[in-house]
Formats: sequence, structure tokens, C-alpha cells
Amino acid sequence: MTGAPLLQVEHLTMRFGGLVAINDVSFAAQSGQITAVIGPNGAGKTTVFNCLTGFYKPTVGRLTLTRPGGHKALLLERLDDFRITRHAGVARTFQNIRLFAGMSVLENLLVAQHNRLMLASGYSLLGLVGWPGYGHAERDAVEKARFWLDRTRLLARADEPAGSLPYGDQRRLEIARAMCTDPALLCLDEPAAGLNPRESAELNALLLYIRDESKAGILLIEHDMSVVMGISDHIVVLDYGRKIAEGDPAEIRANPDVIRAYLGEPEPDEVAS
Ligand SMILES: Nc1ncnc2c1ncn2[C@@H]1O[C@H](COP(=O)(O)OP(=O)(O)OP(=O)(O)O)[C@@H](O)[C@H]1O
Repeated sequence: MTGAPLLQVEHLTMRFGGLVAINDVSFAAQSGQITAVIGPNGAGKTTVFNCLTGFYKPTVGRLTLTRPGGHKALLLERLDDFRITRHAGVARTFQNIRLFAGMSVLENLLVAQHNRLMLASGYSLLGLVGWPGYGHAERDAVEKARFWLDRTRLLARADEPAGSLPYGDQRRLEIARAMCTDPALLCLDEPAAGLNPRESAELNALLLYIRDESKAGILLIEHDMSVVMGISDHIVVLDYGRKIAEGDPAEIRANPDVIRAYLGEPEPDEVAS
């Protein structure tokens, strides 16, 4: 791997009063790779995401994002959440689904591209006078939305209210919405929560497609080990706010500290298989 990593987290610490939610955590995530952040409940995983996406300002630490292609490195801890999405290209999904339930599936994906459309419209004025650039931008936005609806198998439901979709479809729609912003870094907070085994397997295929085709870096918080061990290139393990291990899936599965804190001993039939 040459050049700076896509994301470099250095000495991240987040305190809430006397509680240290993240304690001096450092790791890196690369473009075109899936990096999982795992650990027991309350280990600090979502707090890492909240620091990366500007929801919290870290107490200490540096979060450097370097988009591929010669872009300038950006220090995320100094940007507000709007700029983190727009300039740094960081998109996220949430543990609890946050779609616009009353809008159609397609409209949810167009709203995600609102910034680009507003820019093309000259913040409304050029759009109002019928500047052709706005029409092109609008067509591109619809095309991009349809592309990701197709990839997430939601094209047939484009006109249905997002809130009426089954749970697994809403989870995929959230990912489609994030992808419509062309992220350099896609942060997914428990995307497999509540999915059945077939849907989890489909999610794996979708995330591998995103990794390989869009070249975005994926940062994944997940408790479903069939997803984490099946698709991660690199795994970071947190426990009580500290990093206790990092490595590839085989290394993490065999790490005694991780087994003690989180994974537990494998069942005898798992060892045999
Ligand atoms: N805004 C906040 N104010 C106070 N404490 C907080 C806040 N946000 C998180 N915490 C605390 O920080 C710690 C880490 O929480 P966090 O949600 O990051 O854990 P997690 O690893 O994502 O857990 P889970 O797997 O259950 O989602 C917990 O003790 C939590 O109660």
C-alpha cells in the first residue's frame, strides 16, 4: 500500500464528563477495503463514528482523511458535519434507520444529492430560469439513484413510501442513499442488525460490490460475525474504549484477548469445521 491511508485515526479520546468512552485509539482504514470496528456493547464503536462524522468533537486526537487522487488531507475534527459530508466525502448510516418515511424511495435518494443539485441550480436562481446545466444535473441525479436502486434490488419499489418497505429493504435503501453522495468513506453502523441469514448474505455481496467497484473505503460496525469475518479486510477491536487488537479475520478469531472480551470460545463443531 503506497501513500497516505484514506483515514488515519490518531490518539482519539472522547470523554463525557468523567466517562472515557474512547481512550487513545489509533488505527487506519484504506480505500477499497472493508475495515470493521467490533467489540462488546458500550465499547465505544458508535462514538468513533460520531467523532468521524462531526456529531461529537473529540476531546483529543487527530482524524485525517486523504481522498485518493491527490486531494489535500483534511482534518475531520476541525470540520463541521456539513463539510465532512460535502468536502471530505464521508457518508454514514445509523444503527436506527433514519429515512424520510413519508417520501418515496426515489425521493430519498434525490434528497441525498441535494447539495449537488443546489450547486447546479446556482442556489435556485439558475434553476428557476431554466439553465440547461440544472436539467443535466437533475437527470444525472435520477440516473445515479436508479443505478443504486438497481444494485440494492429496490428499483421496482422506487415510487413507494420509504416507510412502507420491509425492514431489510429499508436497510439497503439507507446504503443506497449514502452511495448517492459518492462517498470516499462509507461508515455503516450495524447494517446487518435485524436481518435474517439470507438478507445478511445479500448484504455481504452488496458491500463487496461497493468495495470493489466504487473503491470507497468502508468502515463497518457490526455484531454479526458472519458479516464481519466474511467480508472484512481488517478488523479493529475495542473494549471499554481501548483498542485491544487489530488484524485480519483469522488473526482476530485466534486472538486470546478478543476471545476473552468479546467472541467467546468457539463451539466444538465450529472448531472442527
Ligand atoms: N452523549 C453521550 N453522553 C454520555 N455518555 C455517552 C454518550 N455517548 C456515548 N456514551 C457512552 O460512551 C460509551 C460508549 O458508547 P457507544 O455507543 O460508543 O458504544 P458502542 O460500542 O457503539 O455500543 P453498542 O454496541 O451497544 O452500540 C458508553 O458507556 C455510552 O454510554
